[in-house]
Amino acid sequence: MSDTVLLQAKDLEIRFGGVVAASGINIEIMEHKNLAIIGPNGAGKTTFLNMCTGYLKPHAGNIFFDGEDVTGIAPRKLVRKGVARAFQIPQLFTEHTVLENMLMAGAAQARNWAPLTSIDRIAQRAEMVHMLEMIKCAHLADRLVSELPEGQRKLIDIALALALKPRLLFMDEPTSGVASSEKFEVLETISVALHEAKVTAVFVEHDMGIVERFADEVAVWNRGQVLFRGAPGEILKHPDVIRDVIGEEL
Ligand SMILES: Nc1ncnc2c1ncn2[C@@H]1O[C@H](COP(=O)(O)OP(=O)(O)OP(=O)(O)O)[C@@H](O)[C@H]1O
Repeated sequence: MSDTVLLQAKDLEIRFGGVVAASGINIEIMEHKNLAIIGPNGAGKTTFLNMCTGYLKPHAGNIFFDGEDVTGIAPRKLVRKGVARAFQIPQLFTEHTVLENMLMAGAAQARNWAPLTSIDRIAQRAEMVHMLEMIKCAHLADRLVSELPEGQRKLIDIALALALKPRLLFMDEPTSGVASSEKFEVLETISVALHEAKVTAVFVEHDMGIVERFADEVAVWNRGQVLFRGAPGEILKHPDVIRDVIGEEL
């Protein structure tokens, strides 16, 4: 485990009309410590992800990635710096095959849209197949995305993010839409792949069983603020968290 601060949010503020979605957000994300963000609906969790990944610009405050001020930088530029994002609904080209999706992500990362030489094409294909192997989906390479169930789409979305070679990956509800019987297996696969690729994860999650199993740390959001942060064993037993977020003891 390193003690490197990978991302630091400082005094973040954002409002939508009268709604305060971030009010004085201060948090540090440590490299190689997976952070779960929990909180009631409307607490501002997705808004925080949107600000950290360039989809929203805070009205005040700053975001530093690896010591550099990246506040308001466009998503595609942040990706090149090492910050990637997976969405609640996977952003895939459904009428293309899994491998075609991967090759497009690889080309975007390399910013190379020129026709590849056959040697480069073979090398790139091998690299993308390796990414698919990491999330146990190599056998799906030639399948159309539209044919795949939600759990497999989630995994492909993560492989796509890995193709961008991030250091930090934000995931918004990685198990939403996945059958409850498959949730743990999907997140176990994602977790092993991210560990192998040395990617730090920040994920928003409503399933406390998943949080307890996969997070190194938990941050609790409410009304646009970070209320608590700590180890899952401590945070998930906190009476205020049980009352306001979880609803009942695990
Ligand atoms: N683009 C927007 N325009 C107007 N209001 C918005 C916008 N985005 C978010 N909000 C509001 O900001 C508040 C925080 O929303 P956000 O989606 O960040 O919450 P959340 O914690 O992710 O909720 P959930 O768990 O339901 O996804 C909510 O009141 C929401 O309605």
